[in-house]
Amino acid sequence: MVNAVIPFRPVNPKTRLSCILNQKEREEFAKSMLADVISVIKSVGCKATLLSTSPVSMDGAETVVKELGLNEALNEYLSVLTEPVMIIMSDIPLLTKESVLRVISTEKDMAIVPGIGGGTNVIFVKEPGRFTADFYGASFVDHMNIAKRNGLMVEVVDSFKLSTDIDEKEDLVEVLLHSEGKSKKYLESLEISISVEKGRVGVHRSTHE
Ligand SMILES: Nc1nc2c(ncn2[C@@H]2O[C@H](COP(=O)(O)OP(=O)(O)OP(=O)(O)O)[C@@H](O)[C@H]2O)c(=O)[nH]1
Ligand SMILES: C[C@H](OP(=O)(O)O)C(=O)O
Repeated sequence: MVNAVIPFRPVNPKTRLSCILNQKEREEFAKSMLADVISVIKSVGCKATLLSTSPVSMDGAETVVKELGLNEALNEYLSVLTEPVMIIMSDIPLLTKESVLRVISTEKDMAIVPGIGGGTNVIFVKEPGRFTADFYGASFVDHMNIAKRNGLMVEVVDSFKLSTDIDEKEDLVEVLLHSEGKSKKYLESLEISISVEKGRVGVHRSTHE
């Protein structure tokens, strides 16, 4: 069984969404996206492990608490693993069963899904001891270089659903248009909806303090 590790920072997350959500709402929204991710991970038969900066309880997942930054927490966690692992971000609520199955069925040593804008959204590695995480900045390039240096053959998975991470206000459009999960329902409960201005699709909130 593939262990899916989901790094998570539950307190004051998604600060780039502060222009449209207050802290409590960002915390709720981050948990809604996480719930959507866990639900798909479970549906493909993976084990879900939250690697969280503080205690958090989510249905269907075990929590490991490490008060460390993203890379520090992941690399400490990976260093003792011997079974295949999938690192998957908590902010990709468009994910589908089919897209995750494509990642974990790679015939290469590992699979990487880039995030829009230079980051990395999913990494699957059959031998975790041969890989280290280096998130932030242009992490897609960094992860490809780490794989090359360690002699690992990589499949780069081309998936709109997995490459769409929700970081900024404009990204909420994708949740409203392409998701049917809890994160979409949460945005709708805040009266956030699609708006079209001068031909561009954006989001509009009718109630914001
Ligand atoms: N374990 C751990 N996970 C983190 C940490 N910071 C972010 N994450 C998780 O890493 C993934 C990518 O995070 P980002 O897109 O940078 O999200 P964020 O830090 O909540 O967002 P911003 O505040 O807008 O930068 C998400 O799954 C986060 O929950 C951290 O310090 N430790
Ligand atoms: C963690 C970071 O996420 P972003 O800030 O690009 O969403 C990355 O993918 O390297």
